[in-house]
Amino acid sequence: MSLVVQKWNELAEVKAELAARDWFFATSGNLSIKVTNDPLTFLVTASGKDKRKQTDEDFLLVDGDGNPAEDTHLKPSAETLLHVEIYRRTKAGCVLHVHTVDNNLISDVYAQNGEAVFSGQEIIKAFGIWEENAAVRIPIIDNDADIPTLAAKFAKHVDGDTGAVLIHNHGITVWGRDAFEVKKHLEAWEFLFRWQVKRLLLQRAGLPVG
Ligand SMILES: CSCCC(=O)C(=O)COP(=O)(O)O
Ligand SMILES: [Zn+2]
Repeated sequence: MSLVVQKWNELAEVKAELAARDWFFATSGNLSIKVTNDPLTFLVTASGKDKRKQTDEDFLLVDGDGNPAEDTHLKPSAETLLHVEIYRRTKAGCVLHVHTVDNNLISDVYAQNGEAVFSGQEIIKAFGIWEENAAVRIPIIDNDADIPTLAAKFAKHVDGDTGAVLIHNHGITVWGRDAFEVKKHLEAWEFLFRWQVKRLLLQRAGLPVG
């Protein structure tokens, strides 16, 4: 099996799992997986598709600038430049971007702080952090309609092989060394978002949550 086919299957499996979670509302979301380092190439979802569907046109191979590396009628994701920033700056192997109601709510509630911070949750161990009372923080950036501008703002927060950024009232972009790691981190972030949204509502209702 060629490397591209191998990577295609890996990304298709992650895509199917995120679809089963119903994290691809209204064609939103984009995913990518690195294929080669030198030159940089990666498979990225084709723009505007229903990512819940599995087809032979789900992904296309792009180069280090995010342009198609082969002849195709498919258009790379409109947000491919964000994936480019990650692969150029880190050793990440996979990038996932989803829009969920909870990630949008958290991005809005904490937009003024420029970040959301979570602590006191066992699931934080999914990030490889095992200390007692550890805290994790995720930056929140403005959602700029101009993708090169958005990508430049986003790039300021790309400083490790794993990481995540919330885009205000838009969604989360998470990256990791491989598909397993990034999916685990995405699920952990979404757990924390859902937990916090419910917690805020319970607090509002006067119920005794910590
Ligand atoms: C309908 S969602 C608006 C575009 C977006 O934010 C997204 O994640 C999907 O865009 P793509 O070009 O990757 O399909
Ligand atoms: Zn998006």
